[in-house]
Amino acid sequence: MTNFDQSDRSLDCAYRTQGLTKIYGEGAAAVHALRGVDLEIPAGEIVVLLGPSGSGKSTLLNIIGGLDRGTEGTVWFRDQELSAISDADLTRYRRDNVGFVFQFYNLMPSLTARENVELVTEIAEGSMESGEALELVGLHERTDHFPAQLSGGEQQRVAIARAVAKRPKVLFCDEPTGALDSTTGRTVLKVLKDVNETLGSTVLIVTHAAATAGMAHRVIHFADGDIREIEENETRLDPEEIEW
Ligand SMILES: Nc1ncnc2c1ncn2[C@@H]1O[C@H](COP(=O)(O)OP(=O)(O)OP(=O)(O)O)[C@@H](O)[C@H]1O
Repeated sequence: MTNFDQSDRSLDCAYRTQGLTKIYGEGAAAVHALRGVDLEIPAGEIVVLLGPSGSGKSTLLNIIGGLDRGTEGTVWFRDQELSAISDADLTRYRRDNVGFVFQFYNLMPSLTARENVELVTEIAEGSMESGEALELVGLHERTDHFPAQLSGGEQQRVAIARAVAKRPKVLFCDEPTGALDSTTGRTVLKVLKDVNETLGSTVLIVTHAAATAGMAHRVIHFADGDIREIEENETRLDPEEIEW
């Protein structure tokens, strides 16, 4: 597999939001989860989103990932205005462009690693073979194991293989190392870095593990429903060097 040319990575914008707000509930019970977020995420980057619990990180991820909609404001994915398209088109956007990785893997317990990945490869056009996806995450020797026969880190790598098998333009990861010890977590972060470099996917990671920021091209600090600061890392840490 040829590596994606990293010099291309900031040529275009993966996401742009303007005045993005999200209000859950109404009246006295209303929760302002996002308060007018203006954001640009260049394509091909690893972006880490940090911030206190309840600051709106998952809400933002869910909206730009097409799982939910904002209350006001605009959201663009490349030249497509996600905030203006129909539910059917939003589903199509998600299916064609986006992979998700969550804290608790969400694997089917009765299916092997390979079968879990095939859930995607059999329906998504242009996807890789399940074996290739499992090789990308270093699990080609454990393809016939069931989730219960795999460690937490291995299960997360199967979940990543499933998410990347369709070569998504964007990979969203919500607390991908949240259930893992630091050694296993580093292996998973290394896989995310490989996916970014090999497929050129933009990788967005929401995490409480602040040290993860060291491997990002860009770090977005979130607080109280809005961006507080954006840092660009001049030098990036290798996942093996990350301690938490
Ligand atoms: N479906 C919902 N209904 C009502 N309020 C919600 C809903 N989802 C989130 N919220 C509220 O919106 C705010 C932002 O939540 P969000 O999950 O985006 O924060 P977060 O930064 O991802 O937090 P954490 O780090 O704990 O996951 C919180 O006050 C939360 O309670």
